[in-house]
This record gives sequence, C-alpha cells and structure tokens, in this order.
Amino acid sequence: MTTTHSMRKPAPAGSRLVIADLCKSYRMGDQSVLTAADDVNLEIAPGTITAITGPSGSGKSTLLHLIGAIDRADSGRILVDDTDITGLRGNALADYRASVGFIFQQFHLVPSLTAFDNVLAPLVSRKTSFDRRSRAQELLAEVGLDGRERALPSHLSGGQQQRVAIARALVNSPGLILADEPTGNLDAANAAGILKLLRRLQEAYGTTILIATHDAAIASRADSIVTVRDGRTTVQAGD
Ligand SMILES: Nc1ncnc2c1ncn2[C@@H]1O[C@H](COP(=O)(O)OP(=O)(O)OP(=O)(O)O)[C@@H](O)[C@H]1O
Repeated sequence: MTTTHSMRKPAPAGSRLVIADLCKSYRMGDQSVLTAADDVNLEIAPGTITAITGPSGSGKSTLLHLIGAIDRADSGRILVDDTDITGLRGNALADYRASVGFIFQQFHLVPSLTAFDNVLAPLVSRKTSFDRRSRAQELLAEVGLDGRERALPSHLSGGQQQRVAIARALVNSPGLILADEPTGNLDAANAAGILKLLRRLQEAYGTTILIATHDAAIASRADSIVTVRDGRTTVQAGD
C-alpha cells in the first residue's frame, strides 16, 4: 500500500464520547412502542476502535444514528468533546453532522461520479483552507487506490468502493468515524483489509472509530466491544 506524506502528519486527537441515560423509542402503529435504546450509558475513549455487536434489530444502527445526530433521542445526553449534541439545532447541527465521517454497508457512493469526485463530494458548497484536489488525491492513495481516481464506482470491486467511501469519510478530517456494517457486503479477505485500513488510519490520526458489526472476527480486533440487546448495552475489552 502506498505511504504518503499525509500519513506522517501529527495525529489530531479523536473525539471523546460520554453517553448518559440515552433513550429512543419508535412508535409502531397506534399502540405499541419499540424501545431501540434503553437507558444507554457509555464512555468511549478518544482514539479507540469500538465494535458494536448484537443480534439483528437490537439497536446498533439506532445508536450510531443518535451519535451521528441523524436521529434524535427521546431523552438523555450524548457528549462529544464536551458538547451535548442532542441539544444542537440549525447550523450547529449541520456543522456537527458534517464533522462526522460516516461509512455504510452499501457504500452509498454517487454512481455517476468518479472515485475522485465522490471523495470531494462532502466539500461541495463548503469553505476549506486546504487544496481540496490534492487532499482527495492523497486520501485515495492512502486507502490504496492510487491510479483509480477516474474510475466510476461500477468499475470498482466492493472492497475498492468501500475504500473510496472511507477516503470520502476522511475528507473533513473527522475526530469521529461511524461505520455501520462496513464489511457486511465484503468477503472475509476484503473485510479484514478494511479493518486493517481503519486501524492504520486510527493509529495515524488518532480518530475515534465506532463500528457496528455482526462479524465476530471484526469485533474481536476492536479495542472494546459494546454488545446491544433490546436497546441495552454492556461493554467488554477487546482482545
Ligand atoms: N425509523 C424507524 N422506525 C421504526 N422502527 C425503527 C426505526 N429504525 C429502527 N427501528 C426499529 O428499532 C429496532 C432497532 O433497529 P436497529 O436498526 O437499530 O437494529 P440493528 O441492531 O442495527 O439491526 P441490524 O443488525 O438488523 O441492522 C428494530 O426493531 C427496528 O425495527
């Protein structure tokens, strides 16, 4: 894999998360209420990789959506570097969302844009103090896609598409990356490669990374494992 100058930059500290008394329910029709986060209390240390595991429907995605402020909690607090993001509204909310790197199972690349332009997409209509084209170039090299800048997503393998998505997630230099089943569409070798890449980025930049995953092999390589059952969480240290 290509090592670029950007890998040697001093590592900015990743975000610290403190989640307190967090609750989220969904109303099912008129009557029943489904509790997807049930009094969640968690602390996530800066610059660590945390796996979020648990059965299907247990509340893993809900937790990531609440932390990313894509969804709103019913009650409780989510402190990200001392800001309670559950209280953000308007521009402050938009700025917070833009500051988080999101990675999804289905990659969510724009099919009509090249790898290069997909990486640049989060910067459209944003002011930046850096040369965005050289940053996109650097990031694609960093995820091992030097020479594939002009490729459309349909001409890339699943593993390569996820690498483009990771480069896109990094373009705003996030302190926090939220990855929802990032290896769910990949074979074991590609899945292991993606985890290795996330670990390398965490070591280089000190980014805090949360990964929701069904994959026990991926979870076992995290620094800590949060298990979700019926919206309730328990924590254990990784291997
Ligand atoms: N927008 C929504 N409206 C209604 N119910 C929802 C909504 N989002 C999630 N739920 C419900 O909340 C519960 C938790 O869902 P969530 O997607 O967080 O689980 P998960 O652990 O990520 O599942 P999976 O592993 O299958 O992705 C599920 O029962 C789900 O059906």
